[in-house]
Amino acid sequence: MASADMFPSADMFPNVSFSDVNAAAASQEAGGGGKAVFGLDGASGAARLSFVSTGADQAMEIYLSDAQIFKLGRTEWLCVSGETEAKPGVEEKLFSRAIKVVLRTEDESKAFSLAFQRWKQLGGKAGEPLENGSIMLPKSKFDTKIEASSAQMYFHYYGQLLHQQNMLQDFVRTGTYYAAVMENRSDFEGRVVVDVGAGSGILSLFAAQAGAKHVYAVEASEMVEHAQRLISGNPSLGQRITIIKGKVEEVELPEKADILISEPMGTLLVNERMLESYVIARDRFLAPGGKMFPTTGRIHMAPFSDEYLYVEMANKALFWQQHNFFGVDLTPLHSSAFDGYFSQPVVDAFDPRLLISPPTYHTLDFTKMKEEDLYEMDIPLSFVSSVGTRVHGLACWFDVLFDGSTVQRWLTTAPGSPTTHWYQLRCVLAQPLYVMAGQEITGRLHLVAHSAQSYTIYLTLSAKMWGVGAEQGGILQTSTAKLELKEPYYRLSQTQQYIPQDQQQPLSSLQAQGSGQQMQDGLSPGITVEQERDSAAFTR
Ligand SMILES: C[S@@+](CC[C@H](N)C(=O)[O-])C[C@H]1O[C@@H](n2cnc3c(N)ncnc32)[C@H](O)[C@@H]1O
Repeated sequence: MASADMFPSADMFPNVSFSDVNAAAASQEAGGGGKAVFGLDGASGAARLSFVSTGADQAMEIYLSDAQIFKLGRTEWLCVSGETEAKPGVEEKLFSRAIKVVLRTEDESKAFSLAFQRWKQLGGKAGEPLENGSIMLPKSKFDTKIEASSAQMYFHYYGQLLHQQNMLQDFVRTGTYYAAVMENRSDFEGRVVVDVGAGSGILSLFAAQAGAKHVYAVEASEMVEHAQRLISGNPSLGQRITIIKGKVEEVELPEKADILISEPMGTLLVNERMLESYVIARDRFLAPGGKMFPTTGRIHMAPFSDEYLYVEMANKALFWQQHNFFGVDLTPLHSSAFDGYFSQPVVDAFDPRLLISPPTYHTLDFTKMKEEDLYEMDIPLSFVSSVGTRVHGLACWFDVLFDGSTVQRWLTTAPGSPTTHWYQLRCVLAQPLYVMAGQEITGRLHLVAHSAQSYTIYLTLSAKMWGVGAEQGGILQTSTAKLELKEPYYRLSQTQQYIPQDQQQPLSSLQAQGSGQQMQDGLSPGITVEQERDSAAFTR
């Protein structure tokens, strides 16, 4: 796991006066009072020094790789950088920029000069060659944890309007966000808002509709260009929205926020690992006592019995039981194929009557939790079966709470509730358990984050001793599974027909029917044809 101290956080000098010496020669108005911030450029990783005026109406920056600092007085410095400017049809031209900085005290002045030297050494231009090799750029928290190839695919996906549309068209999702914001106007009116992972900018526009003073919409993908156009096309709202391209782990904002709004939820709540970015944004941008929309999230879990699903999955591997496939015996690969199918969590909308016990849940408090809490979660499980049946695995879904000052609103993805594009998730056991009504089922769900922006799921379910001797608490039977959350089986083309436990056919007769599929064709309620088609490619 990455340590929290592996990369530098930005150095800030909150009370400086600064002026652009070149511009000041032409106009006395250049410059002002504000803050100076040393940090890394989100796109190139190059170290830079940014100046932002108190009213955020002026900003200047210089890159430190080719900058120098000269002492003018006790608390006065001159920062000079050489820069290049490329104009269409004109050769690159070099010019220098000089910014005069005045600190408040001698101590601050010394700290400023030390920070300048430190960041100059840390940064440099991305990939700039040195005599003894290439500069090792300090990575942001995001880049340290996440493989570059995964991040590239991820932001490419979200850079496409069709995928933003898919989310916008999930009426349960978008409608609940809209209601949560509008019902809690007092949390937005006159407030500074940060939209964490703004995508198309829809939540920023909702916040502006609710009267936000200013919204900073931070988005790392190329979607920012579309978002900018959407915001410009809604000028009465857009004039209070600033779009900032970059990762929330890397960008600097000119002021603290009163409230964060975001939609960072993936399959099983945690897929995509964007909740970590949401928590980092809280620590970087939210003023003390500020609000978060959503505020908390819960992962719900219950054991289920679904003979049809089990047989469908087991039958997928039957192909590898052929002894004579064009003269080749495929059976040596059967058990690997079987394990492969059962390592895929199943994403679909199932009937809640397949659950055999009331669910339990695990709460994530976005306002208090540490980012590191999301690296690994070990959730103990304990249920009592309400029927005698075969347990085929663990069903999971999530909800999030918008804890507004006026109204508390939940967005749920529960089975039986109007379907969302997240559907529900089921971890299927290759070896089902047999339980009697009243028998206790225990176990654990262990989620371990990995660098491809997802999780490995380790599931253990055990049937406890039942009837005579139950008080000894022994385990009768245990089944385990290892699943990859990043590679789910999207089982969405059919809505499942519910068949009561006592009418389900025994396994042997299902196997005799080949695929064992007895599903009705049709769409999940609340989901459009488009979403059904797109869902196969959906990575959420
Ligand atoms: C689930 S989408 C939500 C988009 C939009 N807020 C909405 O509700 O329709 C998440 C967005 O966050 C962006 N994102 C994810 N991680 C990010 C990060 N670390 N920094 C900035 N943007 C990020 C993605 O590119 C994507 O557009």
